[in-house]
Amino acid sequence: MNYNVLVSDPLAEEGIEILRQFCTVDEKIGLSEDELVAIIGEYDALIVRSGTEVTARVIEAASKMKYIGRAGAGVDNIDTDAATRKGIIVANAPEGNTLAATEHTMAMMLSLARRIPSANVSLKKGEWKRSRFIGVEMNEKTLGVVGFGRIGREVAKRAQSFNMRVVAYDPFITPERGAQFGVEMMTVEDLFKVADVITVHTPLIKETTHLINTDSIATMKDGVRIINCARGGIIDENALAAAVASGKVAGAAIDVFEEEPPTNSPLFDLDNVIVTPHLGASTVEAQKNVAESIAHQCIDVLKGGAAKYVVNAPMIPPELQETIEPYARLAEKMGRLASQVVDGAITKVEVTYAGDLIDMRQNLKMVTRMAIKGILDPILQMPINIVNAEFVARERGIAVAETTTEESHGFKNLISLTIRTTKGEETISGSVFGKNRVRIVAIGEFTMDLIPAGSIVISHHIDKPGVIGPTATVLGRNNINIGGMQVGRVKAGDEAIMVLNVDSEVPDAVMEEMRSVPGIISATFATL
Ligand SMILES: NC(=O)C1=CN([C@@H]2O[C@H](COP(=O)(O)OP(=O)(O)OC[C@H]3O[C@@H](n4cnc5c(N)ncnc54)[C@H](O)[C@@H]3O)[C@@H](O)[C@H]2O)C=CC1
Ligand SMILES: O=C(O)C(=O)COP(=O)(O)O
Repeated sequence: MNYNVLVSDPLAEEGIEILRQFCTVDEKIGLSEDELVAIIGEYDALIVRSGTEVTARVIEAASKMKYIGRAGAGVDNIDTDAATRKGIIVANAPEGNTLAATEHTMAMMLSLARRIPSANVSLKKGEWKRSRFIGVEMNEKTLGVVGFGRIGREVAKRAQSFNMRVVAYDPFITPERGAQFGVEMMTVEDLFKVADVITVHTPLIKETTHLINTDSIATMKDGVRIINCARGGIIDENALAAAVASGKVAGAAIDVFEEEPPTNSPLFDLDNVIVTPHLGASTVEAQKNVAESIAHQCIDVLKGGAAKYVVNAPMIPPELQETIEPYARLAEKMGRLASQVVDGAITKVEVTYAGDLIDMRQNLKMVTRMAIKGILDPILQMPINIVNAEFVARERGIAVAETTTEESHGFKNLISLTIRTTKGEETISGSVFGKNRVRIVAIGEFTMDLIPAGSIVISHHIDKPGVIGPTATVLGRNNINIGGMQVGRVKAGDEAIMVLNVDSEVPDAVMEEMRSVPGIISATFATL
C-alpha cells in the first residue's frame, strides 16, 4: 500500500529519505491554514515542526489521516484534543533536540552576561568601546530553573560546572530527585526571590502562561536576568519589556515568542534584550535526530504498529507489546459482546484485572481502551481506536474504571468487564491460555469456554426439558446452521444460558421466533 505523507515544515533530509522508502512524500513549506485544509484530505500522515499550526479545522478536513508527527518536543501548535477525538495518533521526538536547546540556553546566558551581541555589532560598526561592555560573571551566582525536565536538568548540570548554585521549581519533581542533581527544589515564589538568573523550561500550559508577569517580576531580585528558550507566552513580553526598560531586570534572552514570527515586539527596541528566531533546536545533530525519529514512528504507525513517543495514547514499552497484544484482542471481543447483550444506555465500564495481569498493571491502559473500543464500535459510526476510545466514552458520559483484584477464580490471568447501564449490568470474563489462545470464560455467573469469533446467539432460558431442542429447530427451519453449542447453569432447574455459534446472520424475525419458544427468557444475536 502506498501512503501519502505531507511534510509542512523544514525536515532534515535523513528523515525524508526514511519516509520515501515507504511513502510518497510531499514537502510543502509555509502553507496557510486554508491551503492546508484544501489538500490535507489526500494525506495519511502529516509531519510538522513548530511552524505549522495544526488547528481543529485542519484536523477536521484530514479524512484519511492516521498520524501527525512533531519533529521536536513541543506539541502546542497541534490541537491534540481534536486529533484524539478523531483517533489520529500524535507523536513527537522529545529527546532528539534536548542538548541543542540546552546549549542554546547556555549560549544565551553567557551572551547576556558578557553582552556579546551588542559588542559584536559595535565593533563591526568601527567602534572600540571596551568600557561600555562590562559584563557580569556567572561564578557563584544563583540560577533558578523553572521546569526541571529534560532540558532543565541538562542546563543545571552545565551551570554547576560554571560554579553556579542551581535551584529549581517543578511541581512534579520531588526534593530527593532534585538532590540527585545537586539542585535544591523550591516554590516558584522562593525561586523568584533568590535567583540572579531565571531560565524557564516548561511547556506552555494554563499554569505556565504568563508565569513571569508584572507582579512576579516585582518579587524578583533587582538586576535579575531572564532567559526563555522554551515557549513564547510563559513570559508576558510587555511586562518584561517594561521591567528591562526600568532597569528592574538587567537583561533578557529570548528565543521564543507569543506570536511567531513576532511583529513589532517591544523587546526588539531594548539593548539589554537579546533575541534569536526560535533557534533552540536548530543544530545539524538535533535536526537529524528528530527527523529520523519522527519518520520511523510514522512508518511504524502506517504499518499498523505503535509509535515510540505517542502524545495522545498509552505507550507500551516495546518489550511488552507482544505480551499485551492477546489481552488487548480479548478485551475488544469482550467489549463487543458485552455491548450487544446489554440493554439501556451505558453509564459505566469497569475493567478488572487478576492473576498475572496484576504485575502488568502499569501497562493495561491500552487493554482497557480496547475493551471500550469493542463496546463503542457496534454503537457508533465513527472509527474508535486506542487514541480516542476513552475520550469518546467520557464525551458520552460513560465513566471508565480500571482495577485489579487478587481473586482470579483459578485462572492464570483473568479480565472481567462489567458494563453498567440504565437498565442493569452485565459482567463478561475472559482469559488468555498459553501464549495467545483467547477465550471468554464466563457471561455473568455462567461459566463457559467460548472462542470469541464469528456470529453467536446467546439465550437465557429456564433449565427444563423441551427448551433447547425447539430453539435449535427455529434456527434449522430458517436454514441457519449451528456450528457449536454450549449450555451452562448454576443450579439445576434455575435459569440457564445457551450460546450457539451460528454460520450466518440471524434476522430479527427469527430472533423473535426464538424468543417465543416457551421457557426462553431472552435471546440475543451478536457478531464478534
Ligand atoms: N527553543 C526551542 O527550539 C526548543 C524548545 N523546547 C521547549 O522547551 C520546553 C522544555 O522541554 P523539555 O525539557 O524537553 O520538556 P520536559 O517535558 O522534559 O520538561 C518539562 C518540565 O516542565 C515541568 N512542568 C510542567 N508543568 C509545570 C509547571 N506548572 N511549573 C513548573 N514546571 C512544570 C514538567 O514536570 C517537566 O519536568 C518545552 O516547552 C519545549 O517545547 C524544546 C526543544 C527546543
Ligand atoms: O522541539 C521544540 O519544542 C521546539 O521548539 C523546536 O522547534 P522547531 O522544531 O525548531 O520548530
